[in-house]
Amino acid sequence: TPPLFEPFSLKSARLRNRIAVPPMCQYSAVDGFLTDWHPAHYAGLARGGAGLVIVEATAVSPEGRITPGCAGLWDDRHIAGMAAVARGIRSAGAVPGLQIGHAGRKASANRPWEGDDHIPDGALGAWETISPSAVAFGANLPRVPREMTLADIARVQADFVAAARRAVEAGFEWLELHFAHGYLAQSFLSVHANHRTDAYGGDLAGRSRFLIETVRAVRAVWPETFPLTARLGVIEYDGRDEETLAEAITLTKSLKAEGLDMLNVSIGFSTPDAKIPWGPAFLGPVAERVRREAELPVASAWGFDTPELADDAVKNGQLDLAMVGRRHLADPHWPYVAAQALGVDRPAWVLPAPYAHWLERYRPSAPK
Ligand SMILES: Cc1cc2c(cc1C)N(C[C@H](O)[C@H](O)[C@H](O)COP(=O)(O)O)c1[nH]c(=O)[nH]c(=O)c1N2
Ligand SMILES: NC(=O)C1=CN(Cc2ccccc2)CCC1
Repeated sequence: TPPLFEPFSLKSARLRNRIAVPPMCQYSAVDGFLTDWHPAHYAGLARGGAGLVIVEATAVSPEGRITPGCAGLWDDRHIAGMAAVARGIRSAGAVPGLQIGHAGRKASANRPWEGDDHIPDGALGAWETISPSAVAFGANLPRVPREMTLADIARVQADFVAAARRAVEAGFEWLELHFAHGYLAQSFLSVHANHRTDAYGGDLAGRSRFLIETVRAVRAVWPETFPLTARLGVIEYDGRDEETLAEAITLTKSLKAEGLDMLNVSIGFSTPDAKIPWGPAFLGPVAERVRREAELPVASAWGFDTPELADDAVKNGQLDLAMVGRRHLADPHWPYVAAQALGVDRPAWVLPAPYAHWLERYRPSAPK
């Protein structure tokens, strides 16, 4: 069996293979409430055969949304829609995961295909953004956020805990904290965004405090047997990669000590001045370094999107889980295509029986 199709266990989670659908915003929610779009989208992905499907970045508070179309779990009324999605993923045989986060200074933005920029300050539909310091991201997101008070910090951490409780009630079995991509948690870690001189800024310990405290608080309410993971930008491609990576690995060890079960290795996206070396599976070596030095299982994404690239990354010890995003948008049954390409025995059975039986048995193009 190709390594990509070996099962994977983490705490009580049992994954049928090493393929994960990473969280991908659908920008289709209303006031945080999911619509008919979401259950269809996620069940379709889960039926494709991935071992784990992680539901998109879900805001822990209204101002924590990236756009007005982002999902939320800041209100108990959000649970029902999320529960339907979790059921759909579970009934298709995949582990239902959820990512929760806060967009920080990247919040109050238009959808990518509607400008991908800040809703102008004061315009209808805009809201106040908050961040560790009153420093804007820049480029398409120029609004200067309000510097968070210690009360804001405590409130947002409580929001993460409340959202985690709701995720349990909704039936999720895997939780990923969104600590990447230039959003709030990443902004606490990044010197590009965090200029605080109090306990939540300054040296690595100060810039790590929000993240460590949040993992500790969430771990206390998230069931011990379910994986608690975080997606962390470990590199910025801003000319300081060695330092950033060393800090990220130190932080990862601290998060592991707080009970984190796995790290999803990603990019910081904290500054518009990054020179990102886009390319096939380009984060592989970075993920391998984190996996080896922090001694924690890792997942990663960004171009592990051919069967061979995903399989190789698992085979050569770079990743424990390969996250395949955009290819799943193009083909929710990507795992079936990968199974065929990698020579898995009876590849059709990566799909549910109603599909598999006929894909294997009657192939109109082939003589019977
Ligand atoms: C439309 C869309 C939406 C999102 C994303 C991407 C895209 C394309 N990505 C990043 C995503 O999880 C993944 O890391 C990237 O797409 C890179 O992987 P691929 O190269 O697409 O396999 C993303 N990442 C994340 O942590 N939370 C999210 O909600 C989203 N949303
Ligand atoms: N919520 C998130 O974490 C998102 C991450 N993205 C990452 C991305 C950056 C650059 C290119 C593709 C994807 C895009 C949209 C939403």
